[in-house]
Amino acid sequence: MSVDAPVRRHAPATSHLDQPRGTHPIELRGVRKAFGGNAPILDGVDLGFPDDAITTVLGPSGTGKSVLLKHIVGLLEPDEGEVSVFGNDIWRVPPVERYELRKRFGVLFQDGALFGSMNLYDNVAFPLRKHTQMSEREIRDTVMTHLAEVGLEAAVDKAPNEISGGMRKRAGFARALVMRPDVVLFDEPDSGLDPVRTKLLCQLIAEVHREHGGTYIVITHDIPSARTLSDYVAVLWKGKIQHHSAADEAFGSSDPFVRQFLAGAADGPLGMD
Ligand SMILES: Nc1ncnc2c1ncn2[C@@H]1O[C@H](COP(=O)(O)OP(=O)(O)OP(=O)(O)O)[C@@H](O)[C@H]1O
Repeated sequence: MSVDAPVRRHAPATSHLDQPRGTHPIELRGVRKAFGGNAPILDGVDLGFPDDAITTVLGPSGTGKSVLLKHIVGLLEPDEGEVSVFGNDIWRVPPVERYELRKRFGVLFQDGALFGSMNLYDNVAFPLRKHTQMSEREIRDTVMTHLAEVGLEAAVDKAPNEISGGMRKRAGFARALVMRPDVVLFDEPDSGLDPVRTKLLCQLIAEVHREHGGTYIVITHDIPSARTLSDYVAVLWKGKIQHHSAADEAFGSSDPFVRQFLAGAADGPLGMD
């Protein structure tokens, strides 16, 4: 498949919020967030992330994609609105329940967020040792399965600083998967990678999703990555979701902003600021 080939596969019927509450594993309703008296970064975000689909949240630099991701994982509390995780408003449940809900998430951070003092094996084993009662033998089977899944079974003894950026991301992906999460979030999986490595990582993400299913949420401004991965595309700009649809509809959109952004064109409503 070429980098700009059409989007990859079926999309479930809808991801919109005009359905009963709790339809989607993750739902943001009217989420508003401002910092220090400044204009809101999120200004009434409504967005549902369906099960068994990959949703890409796209938007120009500095629009608040990372702020949105931090709301989804419960690292930031909205000023207004609700972040619903499996039907629970995560800021209205007791902290112990919020902690349990967070265990259903896997997150791949930009640099893999590996512990520099541990080899890849111990990095991937870390969540299992911290959160489960598994024996070391069970941990070994699980860790090796996931390292093999991302093509790193021969690098288990390497430290993060002995491997490439792409390998670090794959190791971070293995660690994100090891607790069998229902939701996996990717913060700019393309960052720091050349186009070929980005493409290979996106194909790996799509393959693993096909294998395991679940709700995958990808935050990026890389259009080729979005084309490779997305079942759904949401475009964030000026604090709101400007467009949200199945990916093929987004890439065929006649909306001037969506067209300009997805084509990476200089002409259109999107300027330098
Ligand atoms: N904790 C915070 N306190 C104050 N301002 C913040 C905080 N977190 C984010 N911001 C501001 O919110 C805005 C959006 O930042 P964010 O990192 O979410 O953008 P982004 O869309 O992810 O950008 P990029 O694509 O360049 O990574 C920025 O102006 C940033 O300075």
